[in-house]
Amino acid sequence: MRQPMIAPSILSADFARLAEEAAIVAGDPATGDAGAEWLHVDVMDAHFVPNLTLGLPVVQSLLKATDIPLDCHLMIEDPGRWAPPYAEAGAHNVTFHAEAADDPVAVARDIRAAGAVAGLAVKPGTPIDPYLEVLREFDTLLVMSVEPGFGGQSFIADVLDKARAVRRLVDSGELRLLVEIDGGINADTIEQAAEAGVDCFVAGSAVYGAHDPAAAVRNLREQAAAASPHLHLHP
Ligand SMILES: O=C(CO)[C@@H](O)[C@H](O)COP(=O)(O)O
Ligand SMILES: [Fe+2]
Repeated sequence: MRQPMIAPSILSADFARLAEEAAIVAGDPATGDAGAEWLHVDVMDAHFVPNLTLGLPVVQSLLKATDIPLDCHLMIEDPGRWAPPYAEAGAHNVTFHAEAADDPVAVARDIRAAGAVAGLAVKPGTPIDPYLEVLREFDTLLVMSVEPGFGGQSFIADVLDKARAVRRLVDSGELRLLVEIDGGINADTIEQAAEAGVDCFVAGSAVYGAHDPAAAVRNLREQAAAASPHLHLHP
């Protein structure tokens, strides 16, 4: 039985108040609100993508400021050099782009050896078939449903074929990983992603642009669970 996971992206949060923005989606044990499963951190280097966000020092500070596992999405060149330090710092999940890596397996092994979960991200136009063998070395596949670089873009539904293909391989036992989707996820799009077999839903503007981000997390999770017979709110 799978549970839908929600990973709010702090790209849409207020960068001057990151600790507070993390706390807003962290849940509240007093009310029984479990909060977001992961906090998605978009690292952009202005080379792999035409935007610049934050890097390792901010991630190190966030790790001290929140208990939510950090899901670091590295949109950077040369992940072999820059990804392992995020794992060493204590990030839960370090995801880098297939298009940026000469040897994705070596990078995944370094990330895992440093104690983190290794994720492979693919842009909307990148086919998944050439990476199916490589995915044995990964814990998550991040299917991008917008061109990487900016929040608030429209969902590209065509990428769901990749999620469906990998879901089938996971369900048949040929692969063992979580399927994550990133870009344009909101109340209008999360159900089709859930139906396609996605486990983890990144949502930036739909969470931090909402009047009540914590409620947005709860609502998205409930929508995902209702849309797929394979997703349940409780284990
Ligand atoms: O990696 C990225 C963009 O490159 C994403 O994580 C976005 O930050 C998601 O934002 P929304 O599309 O949900 O607003
Ligand atoms: Fe992202």
